[in-house]
Amino acid sequence: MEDPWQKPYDFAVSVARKAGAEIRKAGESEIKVCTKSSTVDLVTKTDERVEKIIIGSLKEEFGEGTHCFIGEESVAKGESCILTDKPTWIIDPVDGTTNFVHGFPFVAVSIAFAVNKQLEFGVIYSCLEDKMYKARRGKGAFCDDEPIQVSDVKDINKSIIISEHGTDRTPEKVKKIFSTMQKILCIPVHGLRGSGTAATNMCLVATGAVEAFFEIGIHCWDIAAGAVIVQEAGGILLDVDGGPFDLMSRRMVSANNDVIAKRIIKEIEIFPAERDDAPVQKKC
Ligand SMILES: Nc1ncnc2c1ncn2[C@@H]1O[C@H](CO)[C@@H](O)[C@H]1OP(=O)(O)O
Ligand SMILES: [Mg+2]
Repeated sequence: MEDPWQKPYDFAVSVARKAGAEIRKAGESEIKVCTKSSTVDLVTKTDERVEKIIIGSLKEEFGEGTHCFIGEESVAKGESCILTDKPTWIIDPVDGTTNFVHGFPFVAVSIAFAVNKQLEFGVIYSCLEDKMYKARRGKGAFCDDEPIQVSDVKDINKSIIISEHGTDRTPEKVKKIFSTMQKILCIPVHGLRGSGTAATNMCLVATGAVEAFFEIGIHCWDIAAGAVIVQEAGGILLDVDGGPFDLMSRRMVSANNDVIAKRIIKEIEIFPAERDDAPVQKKC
């Protein structure tokens, strides 16, 4: 039977590369910064322009009627963030906007594709490093066409764990985030890290550079492509309470195996985050 998703997959890789080149070029000139939900939730004209380029290219190739689009900047402007059974592209044009603004060298384009609410493939282009990560469901994960595999470490004392601080600086939330990090650090683990982009963090899990990445507050566009890449590299995804991973829940633990994941979960202090598909938004 003909493989219906090979063409969209290949196209996503070329669009991600094109978008990454735009981001690199934009980083050479002065970057005008605006804010979204808080004074530390940054957005630039590049985020908006690159999302338009990506969605425009995909619509031109695959038609507007049959495919749906969930993009970070489109949702910020009031578009739907409901995942339906239709073929749906989930896009973060610039993951790591704060890094981009500051010239911190980890910025990624993240493009995922879901059908019947199941993720079929994910493409992450770490554009400043020029590394292309990609995975299709059931077909393995790759970085620059080389197969990648999660680490085989099962001893938490021999692990590196990634998390981020997010953009919500409510003192109670920050306290919980730091308390969790303190507890994990003191297990002890070899180290705590954070690249500033969820997409890149998940690629680091997938290549075995770190054992796990967890966060509360991330959005579906930050992790959708990474979810396929981590799983296809042999890793697992769970909710921060140990239950099944839910793409729209804004909570996730991605890890090399369930021993590491469950050990981290024991230490996570959970705080509420409104779901991406909370009912205020309209349907696709
Ligand atoms: N409110 C939030 N809390 C936590 N992480 C968030 C967040 N909003 C965005 N992120 C994403 O999480 C990572 C850093 O915490 C980045 O990938 C960032 O994506 P962004 O750069 O596309 O905004
Ligand atoms: Mg993002």
